[in-house]
Amino acid sequence: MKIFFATQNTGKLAEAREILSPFGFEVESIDLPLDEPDAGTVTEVARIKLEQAAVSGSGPIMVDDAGLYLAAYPGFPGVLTKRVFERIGYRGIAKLLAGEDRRAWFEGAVGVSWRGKQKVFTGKTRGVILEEWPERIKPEPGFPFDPIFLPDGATKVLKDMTSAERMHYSYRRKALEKMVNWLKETEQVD
Ligand SMILES: O=c1[nH]c(=O)c2ncn([C@@H]3O[C@H](COP(=O)(O)OP(=O)(O)OP(=O)(O)O)[C@@H](O)[C@H]3O)c2[nH]1
Repeated sequence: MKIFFATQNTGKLAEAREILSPFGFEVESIDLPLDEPDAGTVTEVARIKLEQAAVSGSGPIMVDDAGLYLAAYPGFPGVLTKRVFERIGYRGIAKLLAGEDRRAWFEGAVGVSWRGKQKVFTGKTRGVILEEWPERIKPEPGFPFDPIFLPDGATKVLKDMTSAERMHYSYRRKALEKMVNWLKETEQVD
């Protein structure tokens, strides 16, 4: 079964494909210009993206909004994660966290519109930002924090995990599995 995913983030797309293909979904990327507010929660932002995507008439469609939250700075960067990282980079993150609480978590919200119904599912993964990291790190596109984020209970950062290990800690997996269950419960898929 084909489901469109309105995202520009190739990391999100690859991860959604990996999670959803065992459930029989073929995830296809669709390029839609979606406005996102720069405030609120990832759930609210996902809802706003979903309203815009749902009217595209492209059939079953998903959106995703995600962010990193730093315990030292309540609510930040949250929905601004992408823009903040683009401006301050690893150097800025290191400065922000010098001498501060290094706990952090990812929050993600996946919205789906299918046969006239819309719903948003969330997932969260807690961990810490490393004390230090190599000067030159090469993250996967779209996932700049994977090399510096150590999930609680893990012995290595997300970037160094096999894809099966990464899946165990993936907040996107948690949200997408809830989505699959909802689609099954509401008998929207076989
Ligand atoms: O290292 C990471 N591992 C992850 O697992 C992860 N998940 C989210 N993020 C960061 O949070 C922003 C979301 O921003 P975002 O939801 O506005 O999405 P986006 O603009 O990248 O794509 P989209 O809006 O087209 O879907 C992304 O850009 C990344 O910086 C991650 N970083």
